[in-house]
Amino acid sequence: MVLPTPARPAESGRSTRPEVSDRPDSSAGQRAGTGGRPAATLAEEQARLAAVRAELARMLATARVRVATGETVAGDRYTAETLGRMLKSHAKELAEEPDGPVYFGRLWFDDAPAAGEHRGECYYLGRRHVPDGSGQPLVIDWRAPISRVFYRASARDPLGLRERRRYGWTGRHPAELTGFEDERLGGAGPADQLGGVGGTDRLGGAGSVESLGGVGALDRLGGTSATDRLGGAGSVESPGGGAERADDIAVTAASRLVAAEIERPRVGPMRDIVATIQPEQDDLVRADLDRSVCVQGGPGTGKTAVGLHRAAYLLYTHRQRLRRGGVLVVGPNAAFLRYISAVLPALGEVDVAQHTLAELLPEHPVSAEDDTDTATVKHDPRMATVLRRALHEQISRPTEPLVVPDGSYRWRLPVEWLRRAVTEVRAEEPPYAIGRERLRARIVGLLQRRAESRTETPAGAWLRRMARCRPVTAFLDEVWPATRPAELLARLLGDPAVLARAAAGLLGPAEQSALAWPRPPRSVRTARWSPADLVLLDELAGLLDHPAGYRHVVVDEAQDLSPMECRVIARRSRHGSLTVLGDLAQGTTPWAASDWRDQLSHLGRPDAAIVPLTAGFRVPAGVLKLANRLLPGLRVAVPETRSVRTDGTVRIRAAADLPAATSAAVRSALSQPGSVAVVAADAALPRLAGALRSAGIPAARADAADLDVRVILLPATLAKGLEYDHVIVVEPAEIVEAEPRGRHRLYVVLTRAVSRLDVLHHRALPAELRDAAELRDPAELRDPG
Ligand SMILES: Nc1ncnc2c1ncn2[C@@H]1O[C@H](COP(=O)(O)OP(=O)(O)OP(=O)(O)O)[C@@H](O)[C@H]1O
Repeated sequence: MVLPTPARPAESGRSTRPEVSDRPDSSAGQRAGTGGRPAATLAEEQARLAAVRAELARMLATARVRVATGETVAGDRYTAETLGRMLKSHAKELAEEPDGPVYFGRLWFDDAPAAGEHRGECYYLGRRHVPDGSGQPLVIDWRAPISRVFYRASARDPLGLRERRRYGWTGRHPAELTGFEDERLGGAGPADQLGGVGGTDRLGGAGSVESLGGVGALDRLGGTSATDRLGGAGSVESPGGGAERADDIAVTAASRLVAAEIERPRVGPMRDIVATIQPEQDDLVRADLDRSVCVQGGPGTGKTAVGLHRAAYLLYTHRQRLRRGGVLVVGPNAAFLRYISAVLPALGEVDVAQHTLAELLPEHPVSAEDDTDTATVKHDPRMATVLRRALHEQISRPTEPLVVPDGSYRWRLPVEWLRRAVTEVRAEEPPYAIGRERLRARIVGLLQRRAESRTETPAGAWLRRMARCRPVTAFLDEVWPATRPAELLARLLGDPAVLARAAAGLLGPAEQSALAWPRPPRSVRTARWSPADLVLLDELAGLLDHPAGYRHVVVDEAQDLSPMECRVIARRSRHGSLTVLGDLAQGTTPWAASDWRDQLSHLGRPDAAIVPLTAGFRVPAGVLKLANRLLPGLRVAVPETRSVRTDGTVRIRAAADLPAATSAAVRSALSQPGSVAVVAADAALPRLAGALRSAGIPAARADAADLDVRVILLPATLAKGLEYDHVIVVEPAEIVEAEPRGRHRLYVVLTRAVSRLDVLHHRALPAELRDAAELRDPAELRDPG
């Protein structure tokens, strides 16, 4: 096939033009099909796909040659390694590419002035830019400015678009293009936009669309149109441009492919959502690099997805500015990080640091545990002042002159000069370790003044000698002693008098005694540190010197961070911006936030915009309805999540023998596609694991699991952020009782289900769920809304 002639390089989106010149932007275009007509039929599309794949294969061959030569031609070892790594990862990306769904959508602009410089143009959008042999783009990166139109255009505001096309692919390898779906946005009148010549007919005609993600997903839509299914409550934006309700969930419900993608079964790690990003999500993803935002979103509203896509977007758009500093993603635990770890590489971004907060802290073995009272004091923001005072108590007022022998001279600095030097350095408020060096420099400056009055101007070697001479160092050790975080914290926790001075007027006697070590260690080397101590050590390290920071930090489950943990993040984003993701209703730590403004202050971004997301993409309406019963008792002011899905089932079942009932429920769950999780209070899990083992059902723990195992045994405390097609919650009362914020935990646990939720109980259900009698087995309800 002859590829359509690329269009003249049009230009737009100048204000957001990517900094990297070899990246595509809106200038990357393609004339609307051969002879000015874009591919219309499936056969034409498939022929074009074959040509794009051939181009990809050619790029891969070139990249392979470069990998072979690049490592040997580079000048020094560092350059060779960097270049080699880059080329290898590029070659690897490309190697995966020809087989994959190389694009997900197409923009066809109107041949009218409203389309501006894109008049009549046609662009294919994918995960990565694909140029042809002459450098003209065949596929444009989803992050390029022009791609925004794909996510934003609507019948009410077509943004110059004539038609938006979405492609359906099989989930197999190689992915086959099975069909497409069109939405007429401009040009034609509203009557054309639904059905008619629009996508519905073509889909029907071709009869070949499966889904964006997996085979058969569209089957679930049956004869009902996607609009009906997603917009059951009449609240979904209609492609015909019908009047919207004020509180519309702006889901692009016109698309069966979008619906299928949202409702597809979940197996394996989290996937990207580039084909189906919703407008309100897109706003967040493309927010300016310098803008910090806080996203308050209920379960499954796409907060994590938005955060990861924002990281990928920022890296693409500001690659130069992010070269130093980079992007950090902070998640709640290792299982969560493993779950999300594939998303950014799939988007071509391999250089994003992904860590738990604990991984950012100083490396000390954790060998002690605090009781809740002690941990609560240690996580309190007043500790920042206590630690600062304890540190600054080290600095003392000079009491005698400093005398420095220098050959036949003895330089004498009067005590007033020394005091002034200390006062001036303190007034500059530098980090402690830097302050010590600044004081040293001032002392040397004073010595130089003395020397210059008697001899000629001293040389550099003399200045260096003075800076390191014994009397100057002894003076510093006396007045501004060098210290280490562990030494200082050990002194604070081990000596009630030191603690009393640092905590005076801040912590009461009970709080001080909660902090103090009952049996102080003999030396700092034998001190046993708790997880909260490491947060304090990080605070002290940050008072001594600024840690290396990131240009942008994405913090997930941020509602769970203590004020002192927020400061860990604040220190690492001092010169950057934040994407703060969380849900106050899912706060389960003793210090969980109840107000975003306070949390943002601790994070160092008090003025960040707080943006709600309320459309739920994970949890079916029936499951959310059950979980939302818990919301009023959680005592946080957050909007209810409203599901964009109406599939799914909820069953509540009483059982005398819970382990046996669990095995039976798992067996039945395995008859359906997708992942299965058994979630219970942590202490109850071993018994359930034993039951599954006896029943011969293979299952793995979430924290040890390889993500391909179908049945996961999930302690309730590890459920956060994860999702499974079928969730079996065992004994909710026990989950509630297991911890002070057990109701919040239950809310988290119930909202992990993508399609089906079983609640098994022997004891009475928590009051809020008790009258959910309509859901009780055998009345298994579909769409219990
Ligand atoms: N626009 C979208 N299109 C398709 N799927 C989406 C979209 N937005 C989110 N999802 C999917 O919905 C699920 C939930 O998303 P995500 O985990 O990001 O939500 P969350 O708000 O972080 O949830 P939680 O607070 O429960 O952890 C994921 O499988 C995600 O891929």
